[in-house]
Amino acid sequence: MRPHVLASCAVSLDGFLDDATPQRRILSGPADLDRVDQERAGVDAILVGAGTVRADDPRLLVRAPERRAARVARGLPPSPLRVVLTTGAIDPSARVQAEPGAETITLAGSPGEVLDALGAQGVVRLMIEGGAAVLREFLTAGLVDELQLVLAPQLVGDGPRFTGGGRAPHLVETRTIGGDVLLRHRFGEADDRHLAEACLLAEHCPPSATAFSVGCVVVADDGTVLGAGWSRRDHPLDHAEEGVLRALGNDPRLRRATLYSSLEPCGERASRPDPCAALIARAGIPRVVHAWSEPPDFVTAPSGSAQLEAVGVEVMQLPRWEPLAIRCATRR
Ligand SMILES: NC(=O)C1=CN([C@@H]2O[C@H](COP(=O)(O)OP(=O)(O)OC[C@H]3O[C@@H](n4cnc5c(N)ncnc54)[C@H](OP(=O)(O)O)[C@@H]3O)[C@@H](O)[C@H]2O)C=CC1
Ligand SMILES: Nc1c(N[C@@H]2O[C@H](COP(=O)(O)O)[C@@H](O)[C@H]2O)[nH]c(=O)[nH]c1=O
Repeated sequence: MRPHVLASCAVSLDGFLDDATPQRRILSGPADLDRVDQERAGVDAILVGAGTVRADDPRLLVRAPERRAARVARGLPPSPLRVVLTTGAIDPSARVQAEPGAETITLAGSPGEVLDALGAQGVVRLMIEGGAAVLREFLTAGLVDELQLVLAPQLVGDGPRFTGGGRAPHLVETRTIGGDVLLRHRFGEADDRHLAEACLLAEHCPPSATAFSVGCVVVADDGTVLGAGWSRRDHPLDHAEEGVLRALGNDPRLRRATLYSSLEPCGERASRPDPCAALIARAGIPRVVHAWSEPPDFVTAPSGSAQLEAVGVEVMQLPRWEPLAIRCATRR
């Protein structure tokens, strides 16, 4: 299965990824660089083109010791796999090769072949950090799921430009980070965009030994996101769907909405009277899309989908997102 692809870059107000000098130009402020570090800590591999290695000589490691320790506690290496695209070889003295802290591999091939190769190695979440040619290549091939583009308050005048192509971007979020502005966009069909977002929300769940970590997004028929959340956000026993539906109350738009959940809604609860399938049916939601069928870990015969279908709710599983749902559910 191909990984979920996050492309990340910072651009100046005039659209440049760097200036025209040989020195590396840092565009993001310290708060945004810390956010990028957090994103790095959440992925399995970081990919750049050899041009970025030659120009910037990056290390591509997770910087914060507490983030490295958290990865090790989850059974992961302290920093993600470093992947350099090149048709040749990288200089052995380049920091991405010479500095310890993560394994480094080189790859060549079309974007699809590169993603297939990484998927076969168990990479579920990939972060592409540039540069200009590689971002353009993956965007144009329609193989980027999420783009995090940071606008930095600098005017550079000349240098490599951020350019794209291919599928239409859909705005998910804008966030001010220090003096920078993060624009988060997703690509692809609405079901894929919202379900991938729900899967990633599961990473926010407080850990639990007796319940799954799940993310949920509820979307109106006009595309408006009505609510989003994750397990145990508001209460230690809350399922993701339960918290989101409680916050939405009797919103009439629910009767034409789709509920996206990283995990099949439950059909049985030990700790609460109503399973999520009953809550969804009672809210009048006509459509559910999920990534991962509930395994029989906590109940003997998961039946949420069957219960929903029995009352006329359309239930659809998108298997493409199952590895992402599982990967994000097991983050501690
Ligand atoms: N502001 C930001 O967030 C960022 C800015 N940058 C900037 O971007 C610039 C670098 O961009 P650019 O020069 O376009 O270089 P890239 O980093 O995009 O690398 C391009 C090189 O990658 C290799 N390559 C690309 N695609 C493939 C493929 N499919 N298979 C095999 N090899 C491949 C080739 O290397 P080879 O020639 O060895 O075969 C190619 O020359 C720098 O100025 C850097 O500072 C970079 C990252 C982030
Ligand atoms: N200049 C720039 C970025 N550049 C990216 O960060 C890499 C440097 O990483 P490292 O040396 O390992 O910490 C660099 O090679 C490129 O991929 N990123 C950003 O978020 N904002 C910026 O302004």
